[in-house]
This record gives sequence, structure tokens and C-alpha cells, in this order.
Amino acid sequence: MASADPLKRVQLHDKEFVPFLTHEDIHERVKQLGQELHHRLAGSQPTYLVMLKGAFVFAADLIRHSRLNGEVDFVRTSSYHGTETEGKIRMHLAPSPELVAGRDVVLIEDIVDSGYTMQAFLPELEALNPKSITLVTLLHKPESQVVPVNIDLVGFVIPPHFVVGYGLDYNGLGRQLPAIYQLAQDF
Ligand SMILES: O=P(O)(O)OC[C@H]1O[C@H](OP(=O)(O)OP(=O)(O)O)[C@H](O)[C@@H]1O
Ligand code: HPA
Repeated sequence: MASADPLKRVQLHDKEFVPFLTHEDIHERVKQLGQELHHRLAGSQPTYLVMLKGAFVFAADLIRHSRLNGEVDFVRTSSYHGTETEGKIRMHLAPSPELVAGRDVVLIEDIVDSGYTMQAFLPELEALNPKSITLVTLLHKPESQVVPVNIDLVGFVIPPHFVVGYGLDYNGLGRQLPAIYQLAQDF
């Protein structure tokens, strides 16, 4: 069982996580990101492309704060087993070509960590001929990044510790937590 109390530690499977970003911190920053998107894409009807599963919570809040009259589509890739990436990306659900071609695409990620997911996915998205791509990620771990990625908007630059909550999981658990927690044993 996971506790949702932002002041308490959380146990998920075999690992313990400690509070890192409160729901209030996240809410405030997501609101700012939404406003920034609104300014950047004023007058456009973008396609919000949500990277499942991790970005679904962030995307729901970001899209509402951006107040743009766009359409929503979903992509699903996976790479992580436990707290480690294999470096190999599997595509489970591809974007709808008609929602990408000629459109301003807002690609919504929960985290850029090694960069492997975006390195693999961005060329596939570009091949569908979008008018523009704006990559927004809630979290970025520059110290963990192995390959370069052009990110347009970042919510929080964070240290290289494994995190869960607000959509992010550890082996499937923790996505429902309203706050973000870091792996306790990383300290
Ligand atoms: O920069 P990277 O090291 O590639 O890591 C980032 C990716 O890893 C996570 O997805 P994951 O593959 O775990 O799937 P999930 O979103 O379904 O949890 C996360 O949601 C990002 O998409
Ligand atoms: O720190 C992380 N937590 C959860 N999922 C992730 N996918 C990449 N990095 C992470």
C-alpha cells in the first residue's frame, strides 16, 4: 500500500521513497508551464501528444492550464524495468499520422532521464511532418542524460535520483501519488 501523505515516506514494492516535490510545488510550476505554452502557441490549434503511461497526470493538468483549443493524442513507449533503463525503446502505441502532419505538436513527457526515449521517438515524430514540435517535460535529469535531446520547456531540473509520483512509477506502482518522491537509498 502507498501513502499519499506528502510528509511521509512511501513504500512501493521493495523500495522506500522520501518526499521531494510537494503537490503545491508541482501545481504552481505546471500552471506557469501552461501559461508559457499559451503564449508560445497563441492562435494555434495544437495536437497534444501525451507519452503514456508516465505523462498522463502531468498532461491532464498542463493541457487545462494552457487554455489552447487543441486535440489530444497518445503515444506509448516503454524502456524501464525497476529503476534501470535498458536503453532499448519499445513502441506500443504510435501517434495518429493525421493529428501530426502539418500540426503544431506539443509533445508532453513526464521525465527526460537518459534521453533514450526521446532520442528514439523524435525522429519517428519528425517523419510524420509536423509543422512544429514543442517538447515539454515536467522533470529533467541532466546529470543522468546519456544522449542529447532538444527540450523546449522544463518544469524542474532534478538530481540523478529515481523518482515516483504524479504519474511516474516504480515497477507499475506510485503513479497515483499527488506529490513526487525520491528513492531513499540514493542518499
Ligand atoms: O530519458 P529516458 O531514460 O528514456 O526515460 C524517460 C522515459 O522513461 C519513462 O517511461 P517508461 O519507459 O518507464 O514507461 P512508462 O511511462 O509507461 O512508465 C518516462 O515516462 C519517460 O518516457
Ligand atoms: O526517475 C524515474 N522514475 C520513474 N520513471 C522513470 N523513467 C525514467 N526515469 C524515471
